[in-house]
Amino acid sequence: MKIAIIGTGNLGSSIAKGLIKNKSFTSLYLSDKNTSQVNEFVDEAYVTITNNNAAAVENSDVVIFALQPRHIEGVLKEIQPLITEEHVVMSVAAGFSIAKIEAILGEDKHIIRVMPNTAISIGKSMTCLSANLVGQLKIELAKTIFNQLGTTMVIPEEQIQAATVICASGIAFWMRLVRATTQGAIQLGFEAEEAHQLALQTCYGAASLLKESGRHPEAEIDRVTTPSGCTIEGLNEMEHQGLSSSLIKGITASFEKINQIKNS
Ligand SMILES: NC(=O)c1ccc[n+]([C@@H]2O[C@H](COP(=O)([O-])OP(=O)(O)OC[C@H]3O[C@@H](n4cnc5c(N)ncnc54)[C@H](OP(=O)(O)O)[C@@H]3O)[C@@H](O)[C@H]2O)c1
Ligand code: PRO
Repeated sequence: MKIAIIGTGNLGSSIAKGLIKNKSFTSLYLSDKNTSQVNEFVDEAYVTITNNNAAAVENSDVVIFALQPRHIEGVLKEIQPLITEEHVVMSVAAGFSIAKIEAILGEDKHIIRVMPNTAISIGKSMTCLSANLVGQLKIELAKTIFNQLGTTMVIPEEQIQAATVICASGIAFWMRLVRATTQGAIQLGFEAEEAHQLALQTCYGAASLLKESGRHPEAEIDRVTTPSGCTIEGLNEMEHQGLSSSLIKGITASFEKINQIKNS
């Protein structure tokens, strides 16, 4: 598989890291105006680091556009003459619809919107995929690539904005919860490093337990909350202070914002 990533910033470099770790390509072009986030891969076999988007497209079958919404339109217009019916065009740009990509490249091109999160760098992304009509012929190929870098779910494009909030932004929401737990642990007397380790492993254990057992979170919570104990005391206080409500409100605010980006 000959893959190019156009835009090697936060997400593009994370995808590159994941792909290189897996060696899941025959060639990998990493193209950006400023390649500082991927220069560490300069000596990797079959990896080319370049400022030349056109060369990256011409030498690849799968082209992943990891550009900010304000840049993607210009770059797509620039490379449009080079995109053939053999290419699979993937875009991670939040709020940039398949219709907008088709308007530039044509409906006859394989187009897939991909929404991963930065855990793709360590093969643990939740990645949602939506394709145009022609792109559906290549959805198995997309699943093959991104299943090596975590877990995938194919969804209708109408849900990709919501998936962006839950999975792509969501990783930041979870990290803030880990940090807040660490702050609590420091207040209870742990050194900062210890506090971080305690919060992190507990969070990892919670996610792993739910994933491996398949049980509902409330069923697992019931196994922790001793009657009249400290857990239910803490949980109820968190709910009085609006924990669940605050998360839901944050998610819906994020969703409103992404819909503004989409319509801008
Ligand atoms: N970050 C995430 O966790 C995440 C998750 C899911 C989806 N996304 C989406 O992924 C996209 C990229 O996000 P990001 O956080 O990775 O942004 P970013 O760090 O700004 O990366 C974008 C990269 O593209 C480069 N670039 C700009 N114009 C270019 C051009 N003409 N040719 C080649 N490269 C060019 C930028 O260079 P300069 O900095 O020099 O302009 C930058 O290095 C966004 O659309 C975002 O919505 C991000
Ligand atoms: N980063 C992009 C943003 O914050 C999209 C999800 C993750 O807008």
